[in-house]
Amino acid sequence: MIANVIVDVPAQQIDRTFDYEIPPRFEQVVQPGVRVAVPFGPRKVQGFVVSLSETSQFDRLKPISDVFDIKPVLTSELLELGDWLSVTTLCFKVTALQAMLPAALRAKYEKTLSLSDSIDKETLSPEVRQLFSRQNVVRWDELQKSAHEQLLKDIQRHIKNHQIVVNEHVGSKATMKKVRVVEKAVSDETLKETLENWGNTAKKQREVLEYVFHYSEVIVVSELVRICETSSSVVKALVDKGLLHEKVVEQKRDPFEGRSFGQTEPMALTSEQQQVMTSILRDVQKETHRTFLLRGVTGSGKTEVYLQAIEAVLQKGKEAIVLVPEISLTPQMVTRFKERFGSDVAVLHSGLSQGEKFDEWRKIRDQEVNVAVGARSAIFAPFTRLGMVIIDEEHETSYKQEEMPRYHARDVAIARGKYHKCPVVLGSATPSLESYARAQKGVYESLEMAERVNNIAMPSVHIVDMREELRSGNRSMFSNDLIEGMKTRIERGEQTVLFLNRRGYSTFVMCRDCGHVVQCPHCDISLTYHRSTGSLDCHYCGYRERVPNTCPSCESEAIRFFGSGTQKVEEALNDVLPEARVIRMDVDTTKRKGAHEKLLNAFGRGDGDILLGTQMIAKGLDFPNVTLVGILAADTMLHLPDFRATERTFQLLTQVSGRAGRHEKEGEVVVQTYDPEHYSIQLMQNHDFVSFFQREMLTRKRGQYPPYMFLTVITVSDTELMKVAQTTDRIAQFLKERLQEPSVVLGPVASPIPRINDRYRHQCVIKYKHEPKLTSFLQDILSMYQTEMTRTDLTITIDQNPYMMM
Ligand SMILES: Nc1ncnc2c1ncn2[C@@H]1O[C@H](COP(=O)(O)OP(=O)(O)OP(=O)(O)O)[C@@H](O)[C@H]1O
Ligand SMILES: [Zn+2]
Ligand SMILES: [Zn+2]
Repeated sequence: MIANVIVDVPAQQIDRTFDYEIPPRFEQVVQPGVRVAVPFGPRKVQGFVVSLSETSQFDRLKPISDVFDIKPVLTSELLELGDWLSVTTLCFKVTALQAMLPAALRAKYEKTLSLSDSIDKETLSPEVRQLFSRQNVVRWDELQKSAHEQLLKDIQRHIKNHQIVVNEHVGSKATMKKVRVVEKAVSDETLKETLENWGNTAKKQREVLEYVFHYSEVIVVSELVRICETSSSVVKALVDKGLLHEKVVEQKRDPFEGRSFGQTEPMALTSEQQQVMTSILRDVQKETHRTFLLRGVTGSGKTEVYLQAIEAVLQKGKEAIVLVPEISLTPQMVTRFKERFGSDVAVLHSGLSQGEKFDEWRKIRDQEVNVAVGARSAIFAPFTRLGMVIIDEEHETSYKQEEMPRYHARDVAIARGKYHKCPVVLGSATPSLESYARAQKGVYESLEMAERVNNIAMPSVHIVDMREELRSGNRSMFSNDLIEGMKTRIERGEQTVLFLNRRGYSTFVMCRDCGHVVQCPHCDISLTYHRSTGSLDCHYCGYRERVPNTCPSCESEAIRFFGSGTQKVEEALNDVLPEARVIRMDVDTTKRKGAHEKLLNAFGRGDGDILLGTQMIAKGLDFPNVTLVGILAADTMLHLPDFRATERTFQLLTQVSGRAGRHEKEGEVVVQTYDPEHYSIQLMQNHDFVSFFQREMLTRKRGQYPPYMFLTVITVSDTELMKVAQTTDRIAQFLKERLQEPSVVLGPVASPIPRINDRYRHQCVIKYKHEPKLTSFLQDILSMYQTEMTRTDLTITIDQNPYMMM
């Protein structure tokens, strides 16, 4: 048999399978979906076996050098999906396959140096000789870190002269956690007898043995030591006596170890929930694929619908994937799933270590769980009997991956739903315009829940014009309404969520005399002020400098921080409401593992009056005692150079307001803005999604933006401005000659951020309705510049359906 392998060399000429011989010792294990090491040119690389064949058109095949997996890491469905991904997102096949795996399974390459066999050591430079006198094999990465230049030069010379050999290893980063356990080594009778005849010596040993005898079959040594308050030498003594048997077993890490989850029962559904459920379950029973768009106002009980729909899927012996945005993958959310499905759930999110993620992923692959809850990449969960995919907050832009492969999880979900003949449910209080338009056209099935559960009212929303506040003499960042509202809540023992919209509102440093804004010397973007480090940082390239005392341009001392961070808000709160207990949640306070959860738990217990935070607290939170939501700077996002800015503002404001008054107590929202007439703010006041949709669709039609037209952005970057301009020009020309009316090519122009990390950036934008050959034109462009891209600094990125217009 011959293995057809996709190798880990992302380059266009290599973007196909290569044939390898399967040596007899690997015949049993090599199958589609396993990772292997193969010789490729002078190197050894990792590869994926995608298929097997009887024959090859080439006759002298190299053999596979190593096999990393006993069980395949990719199912046949995922291998197929990889092909589809590479075509639809214009990425290399290997990039697509790798994107579906946990990071721990990506290849690890290692180089080592050793002396060649035939070498006369006297010919080596003294230092090199000394290096190899201590060890036979030297690791290249370590050497590079520690060795000085002359030594490195000497080594390179020896390599050239074949005196030192370079060995390349390829492996996998995956690490399984191993633990030592002990079990009884003799029969119960013998053990009983031994214990009865135990003299007065070695009392600790007796105690340990007794514990094992009475309570456990197999126990982790460290556990045993802890429980019996002893040391591992005592356990070892029992092993030496032949009473206990010790072995090492592999253990899957459990990120929720030591946490217990209660068990919740399905709730009696409201009639709206019931209707939605009936539609979805019909498809589950019939085993057909359709995509549902569930629009349910905040607090309408979408999550309960998800839970019960999954229950039905599990009863059919099938599996379910639930995607939630990374940011709302809060402990509260996870708990709701854990409480319903217990250990049948794997959770995949960025808060886990690489090893933990790997183990959660293996629970899915090894069919130990039937439900996967996770952020974007959980859409690739290697289930084989998939019965449903749910995407919560489907409008969230984080479902689009902003690096290769540039896929949207929604598209992948639908592709998998078709393959498995199962429903895909997209849920949101504020669906994306794209999805809602599709539902209107009947491409998706519309489902609706217009009421909150238990007849709870939607919160009342007050809009405060901050310009008026200023005119009436209030210079603080809180309006009088908001301060009064917070005071009342504290008196009544209720809670407030205070949301600071940070997007488009970063803290920058500006000179009040000359207006100079401190910018990154490598990127055309202003630096962000960080109080904790007292520095100015570039968010694109990592450049950092100290905050200047005087203006670098006019030397004035009137240099000030603009914008407002959560810390500043906290200080201001302390001034106006010194009695308030504030819990601040932002990147600084949630850096440590588990901090996020601790803060939320504290707030849930009532240890804080005000929860202050950014995007992090916008979603998914369900606290009964929150009756006021304050939104600071509601409109900052409206002015971003992005055609979705208005849509995002509406979505975010609706989400945040939805945190108020979700249970018995009535909710109120105060929205502070400098742009109170804007329709996104006016319409969110009445919770009027449909009017917003109609209004925004007009804007999109006028500008010929999605969902009326599709967009593709091509970005060219290089260190040489001339080359960037010329290349973008040629690409635009190439496309203009080939595309048909009514497609248009806009540009070339400089990108909204014209320079990042000393690389200039130009772009052109294609707007089209129907352009069946576009993908092949784009592939042509990549081929034309292939050589130049490998040899020089030039990069061309193509983003189909972009979400970041930067
Ligand atoms: N059928 C029901 N009977 C009683 N309570 C319910 C029912 N369904 C949901 N709830 C409760 O109502 C509250 C809101 O429900 P849930 O969080 O599921 O809404 P949601 O639509 O997902 O909210 P959001 O989109 O705002 O996060 C929760 O506390 C939930 O436990
Ligand atoms: Zn100045
Ligand atoms: Zn920079």
